[in-house]
Amino acid sequence: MKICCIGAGYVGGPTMAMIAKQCPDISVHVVDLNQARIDAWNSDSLPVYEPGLDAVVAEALPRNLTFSTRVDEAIAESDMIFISVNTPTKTFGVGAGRAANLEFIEKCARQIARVSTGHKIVVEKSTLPVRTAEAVKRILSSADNGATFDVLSNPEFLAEGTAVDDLLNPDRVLIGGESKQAIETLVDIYANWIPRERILTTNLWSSELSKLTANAFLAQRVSSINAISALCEATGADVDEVARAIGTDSRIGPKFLKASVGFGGSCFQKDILNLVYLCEHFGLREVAQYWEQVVSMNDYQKRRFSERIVRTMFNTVSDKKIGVLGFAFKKDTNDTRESAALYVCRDLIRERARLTIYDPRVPETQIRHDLAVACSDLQGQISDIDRKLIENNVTIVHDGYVAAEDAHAIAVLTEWDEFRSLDFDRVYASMQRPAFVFDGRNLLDRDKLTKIGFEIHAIGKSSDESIKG
Ligand SMILES: NC(=O)C1=CN([C@@H]2O[C@H](COP(=O)(O)OP(=O)(O)OC[C@H]3O[C@@H](n4cnc5c(N)ncnc54)[C@H](O)[C@@H]3O)[C@@H](O)[C@H]2O)C=CC1
Ligand SMILES: O=C(O)[C@H]1O[C@H](OP(=O)(O)OP(=O)(O)OC[C@H]2O[C@@H](n3ccc(=O)[nH]c3=O)[C@H](O)[C@@H]2O)[C@H](O)[C@@H](O)[C@@H]1O
Repeated sequence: MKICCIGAGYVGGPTMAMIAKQCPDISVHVVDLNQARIDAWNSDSLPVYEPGLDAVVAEALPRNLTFSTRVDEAIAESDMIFISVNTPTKTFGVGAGRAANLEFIEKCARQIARVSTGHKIVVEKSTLPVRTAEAVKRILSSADNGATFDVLSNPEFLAEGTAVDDLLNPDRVLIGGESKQAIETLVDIYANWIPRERILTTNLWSSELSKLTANAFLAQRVSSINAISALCEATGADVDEVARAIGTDSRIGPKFLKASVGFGGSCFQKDILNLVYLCEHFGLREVAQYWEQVVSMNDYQKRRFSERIVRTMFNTVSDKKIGVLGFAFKKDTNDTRESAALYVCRDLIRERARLTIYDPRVPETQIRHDLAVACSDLQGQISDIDRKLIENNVTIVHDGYVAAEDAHAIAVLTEWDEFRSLDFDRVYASMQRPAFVFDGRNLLDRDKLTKIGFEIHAIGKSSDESIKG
């Protein structure tokens, strides 16, 4: 059997590498328009940082896994074609800022229709608005060379940083479709390593909607605990204690209750906004408002954090040095899309702070590019002032100690393990006084740092300043 996947990104690459690893008899061809990305997949330095991924790719490449830009060829040769291209939020036209931009999906469907002969199974791997398969089917049915198609929805639930484990041992695999035979073909692939009872099959629309719903529920939990973190700071309750107290209720459960500077990543916000747009489209105004609040709460949480930094540091951070620890949207990934760090840094830059940023996996070019985008409007325009501030007031360093040196404050924005094991006596000795720490991840040992002499402000933990405030 031959399969191909259009899109060699954070999902297409790892997912296909895992299928190739687990199914040596299936030939897997991953294609992308982005030559640099394909070159990286074929090199020792993969474009996606994921613990354990190197070994998975190395085992399958070149045995039965190929990365190339030969999209037409891969489609023509395959029995099954996964579409795993990006589906970002639209930035223009109708639905701008909410609806999913389905341009890339539609282009793939048209290309598949143009190139295919015989019968193919087309699998939606990208996260899509419910009923997208209808459009995909219509486009495919316009194929004029006799090709026929079945369309399946097989959304991906992996989380970055744990992608290999998630793919190896998923809670479930979801497959939606109309043709029993097509569904069985895909079930058989996953059944090579996943117990059949964990492979759920549904109709197309349930599958498409379940993906958006799962992300909405997950993000809602983060926004819920973050909302409570604000109340904790005002009242003297401790958000970690509250999370533990409620999480031991088996109906609530302990996962996804870690208060933070805000959720990030390429999908939570995009998928909820997409859900909101769909609800509005179907006239469900109250439902739309309900889910939109999850995103508003997240924006509030990010803003609240940078405002707390400014307020605590005597209402000005102008010309003060702030060491920023972490830029990725969570630990164990090099992905910065929608990272809370982007927005906190942007706010601090605009307050004229001098930032020294360290992230173990995100390169300088990426950080500078992201900051420019975070300071730009929807049309991609950045003001001269913002550009100059990024140029002159932001330094990227390669070590947490250098980031903290001579700083008035440090801000932990990603929960990388290595930040926890910094020698904080050394950090303290190198900083200005008072030495502020703003822990956006509740990562550091508060008591230990306080004993050293730091003034620590953590999410959902009151400090004298905030209780009085
Ligand atoms: N990043 C994640 O952890 C997860 C993402 N998803 C969903 O999976 C989809 C893909 O996400 P990512 O892999 O993160 O995106 P990505 O942006 O990392 O990768 C998408 C790739 O598709 C390529 N592409 C776009 N149009 C193409 C075309 N016509 N022909 C060939 N290549 C084309 C792009 O060049 C890019 O390399 C999205 O819908 C996302 O919502 C789902 C679960 C997890
Ligand atoms: O569709 C997607 O893209 C994926 O989105 C999330 O995965 P991911 O965004 O990679 O990472 P998460 O672990 O879900 O974290 C998302 C954000 O929430 C934050 N978070 C998470 C959990 C928590 O308790 N607190 C918290 O602040 C993280 O720091 C991160 O910024 C989902 O967990 C995946 O199931 C889904 O496939």
